[in-house]
Amino acid sequence: MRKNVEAPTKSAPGTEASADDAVVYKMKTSDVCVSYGGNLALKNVNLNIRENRVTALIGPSGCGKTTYLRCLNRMNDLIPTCKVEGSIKLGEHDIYDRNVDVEVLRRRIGMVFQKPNPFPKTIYENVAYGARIHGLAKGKDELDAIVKKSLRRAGLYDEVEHRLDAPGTSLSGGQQQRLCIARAIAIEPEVILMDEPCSALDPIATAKIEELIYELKERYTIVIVTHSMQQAARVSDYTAYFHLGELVEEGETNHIFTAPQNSKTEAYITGRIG
Ligand SMILES: Nc1ncnc2c1ncn2[C@@H]1O[C@H](COP(=O)(O)OP(=O)(O)OP(=O)(O)O)[C@@H](O)[C@H]1O
Repeated sequence: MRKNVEAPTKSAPGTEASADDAVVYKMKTSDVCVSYGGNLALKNVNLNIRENRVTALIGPSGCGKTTYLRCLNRMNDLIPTCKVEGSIKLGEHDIYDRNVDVEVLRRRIGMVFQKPNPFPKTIYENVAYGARIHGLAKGKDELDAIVKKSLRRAGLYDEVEHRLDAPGTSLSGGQQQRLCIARAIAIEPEVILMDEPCSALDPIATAKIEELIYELKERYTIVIVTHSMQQAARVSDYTAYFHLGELVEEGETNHIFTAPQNSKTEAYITGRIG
């Protein structure tokens, strides 16, 4: 696919000093408005998602983070009252174009949810299932290799290699979340969306997932919704701050947390609003 290389659009003047000489945008969203049954939840959001980087979406409860995330792989299609307007592109292609096969799109843009949700199947099957239905393996050996590779990339293989036939639900919460990440990886997505992936986990399991996110960005573009500013600061390269359905500010995480340009962002990161 042709890559989209251009200078980053920074909302905040004075924050341009960047480690990235050339930024490659994996997804571009322009004038995105979303409403539920006529109630506006997102207003004219313009945000570009950088390839092989982690972008964190932060902001007070109800500001529209999850709504925005779910636009990126058309999960909002599943909500009958939800109307999405504007343009959302993966590479050069509008994902809301009527010719888009949503199943294929969700293979390219995978999702990990707040609560680990393994299928009621074995550990092996949880990972193999998607690869099999998408025809990614020619035979058992190839499928085994995909399962092994995905579990390794999700940092889980060593813990489960001798019990691949055990139910996915027999794992701890943190292991289940890594299993869900392995399941997402197995179908070779380009983008992984994570909706508060650590909110149900203890600090040790959270630390493992955060380390994993850091490693995964070498291969994947990651967008994460988090309520934890510490987590956003630890795992993300870019941060977008939402407030009452609007994107207030976005830029390099370091800049957003140390020199926010907008008073609302500053109030949020200093704990004055939340
Ligand atoms: N399925 C839905 N039906 C109707 N309104 C919804 C639905 N989902 C979200 N909303 C509304 O859209 C707005 C944005 O919600 P959203 O869940 O995207 O916010 P959020 O920033 O992710 O919140 P939180 O941090 O609490 O998860 C809120 O006013 C919410 O009530």
